[in-house]
Amino acid sequence: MIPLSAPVPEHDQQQPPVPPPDPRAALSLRGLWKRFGQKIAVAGISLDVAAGSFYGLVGPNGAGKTTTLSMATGLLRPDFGTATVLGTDMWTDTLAAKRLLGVLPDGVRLFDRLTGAQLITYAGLLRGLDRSTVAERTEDLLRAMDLLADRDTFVVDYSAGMTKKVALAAAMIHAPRVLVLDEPFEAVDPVSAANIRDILHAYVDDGGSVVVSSHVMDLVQRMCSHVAVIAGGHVLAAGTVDEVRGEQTLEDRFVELVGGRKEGEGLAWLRSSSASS
Ligand SMILES: Nc1ncnc2c1ncn2[C@@H]1O[C@H](COP(=O)(O)OP(=O)(O)OP(=O)(O)O)[C@@H](O)[C@H]1O
Repeated sequence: MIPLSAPVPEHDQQQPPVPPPDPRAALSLRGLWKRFGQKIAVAGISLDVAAGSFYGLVGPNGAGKTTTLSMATGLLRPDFGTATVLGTDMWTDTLAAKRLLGVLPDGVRLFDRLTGAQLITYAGLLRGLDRSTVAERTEDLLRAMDLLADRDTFVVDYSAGMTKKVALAAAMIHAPRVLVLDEPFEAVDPVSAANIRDILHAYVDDGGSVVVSSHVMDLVQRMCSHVAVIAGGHVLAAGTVDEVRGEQTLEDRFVELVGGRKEGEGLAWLRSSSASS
């Protein structure tokens, strides 16, 4: 159980106090912490995702993106801190908060002995929709994700990109107010990715809010209204995409903020391998 006024962890006592969550924000994170053994994966992350925004979360491998999104969506209990969805606390009013959310988690474990159509149908029924609505929306989603031809194929036999798309469809069937998508375009072909982007833009235009994590800076720059750069479990920069990138591309700004480019010789033995074998 997370205390309502989350205590400040010892490591964070020099930090200024965090303001209360924003009840109007699609997602309001305050002082989220998570430690796995000796590893501090998330070190006091606070972020507001304004309702109606298309928000990108970027950061290097191991930055803490998935851990943050898991705590924000009720999949992983924080050590400290709070997460609210449109003013509803994820960890004290979990069911109500989850009703507002559609989630595509990283490394999804799906019921893959169901067909694509069955999996989406199952998600809709689980969300309490009636059968005719579920049937109608399942058809719409299969068509939108270009999965109609494979509707009766078992998900276990889907490719990585098809699996991502069917999981995305399952996350959207109850028309949630907020979509949180961990790497939604990973392994998805360019045509399907463009279709999914259109769907997400239309969803935002109609008042929905989207949070996506991605490693593809160009995509985030073109697609998102806002972005947060995370590294080492901290937020390095957050704001509109234009505020964060300034005069640079988002990719250049990202590299500048995060560092880690390796200069010099690199793997010299690899370049000389043809000579020694
Ligand atoms: N269940 C776990 N047990 C131990 N360590 C974990 C666990 N989950 C995450 N970590 C560690 O926490 C840190 C943050 O991981 P996380 O998956 O949140 O990063 P990420 O930003 O999503 O990375 P990527 O871009 O590579 O997916 C990493 O150092 C990772 O090894």
